[in-house]
Amino acid sequence: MNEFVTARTDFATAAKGGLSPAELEAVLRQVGAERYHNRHPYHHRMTGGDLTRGEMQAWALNRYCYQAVIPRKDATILARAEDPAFRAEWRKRIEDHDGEDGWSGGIARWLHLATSLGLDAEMVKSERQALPATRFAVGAYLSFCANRSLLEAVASSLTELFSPVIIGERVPAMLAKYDYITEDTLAYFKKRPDQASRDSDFALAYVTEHADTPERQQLAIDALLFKCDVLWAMLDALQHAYAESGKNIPPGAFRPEDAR
Ligand SMILES: O=C(O)c1cc(C(=O)O)c2c(n1)C(=O)C(=O)c1cc(C(=O)O)[nH]c1-2
Repeated sequence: MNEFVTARTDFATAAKGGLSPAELEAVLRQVGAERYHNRHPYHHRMTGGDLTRGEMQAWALNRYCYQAVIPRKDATILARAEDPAFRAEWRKRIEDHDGEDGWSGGIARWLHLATSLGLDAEMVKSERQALPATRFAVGAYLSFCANRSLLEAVASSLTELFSPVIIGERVPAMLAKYDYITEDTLAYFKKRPDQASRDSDFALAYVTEHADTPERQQLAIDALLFKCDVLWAMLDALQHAYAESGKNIPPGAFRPEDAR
């Protein structure tokens, strides 16, 4: 199974007649095992205690762009879904991020994480100092969910199957290895594993039910590969710009104190 997924060959069509739901789930989980951003060197440097404070700030600032686009992409998905029961379930995601008034949900908690690291809230919210590649990656995710089929858009959210794993690696390491990080800084992550499990259970059931031909199964697998690339590209961009004392920081992007 390994080489099929890694090589991006047509896995589902190669299995003549397609995959059973359990086999499709196994391939999707394998994509995560091979491609999720917990395998990225920037994540390993974070959990190893090796990021400078400036690199930690750059991560929070750039990840804000991702957090901010999530409810917009979920609203795009909502607008395209014809089934009221689907919409009733999917809209919970928007509520999670926006809260009741826009600033009492996940986006506000991410902003708190960023400001706890010493960043200015307005600067973070403006997204002006994010890396070019962050903006492109986040924009690609939004366009993907607007332009591809509903099945592909739902399948692209399935990285959430793996987010409890990375959160479980990240949070204890951040608390242990960086003296300026506290439980309060990381409050964002308290609610996420439960929310992500609820969301990914629903999305996985949808995908295994609706990916009912080999071609549709392959589209679902490719959507998840695409999304792993989005997350990977965001960490690649951070690594390129901020490792080695910020040698490759693009013009106009955030310049930490320790990389001046
Ligand atoms: O901490 C992480 O590494 C991580 C990863 C992901 C993901 O895998 O896409 C999400 C989140 N966090 C997250 O907090 C979140 O709200 C979220 C929504 C989605 C999505 O695609 O709809 N992914 C993620």
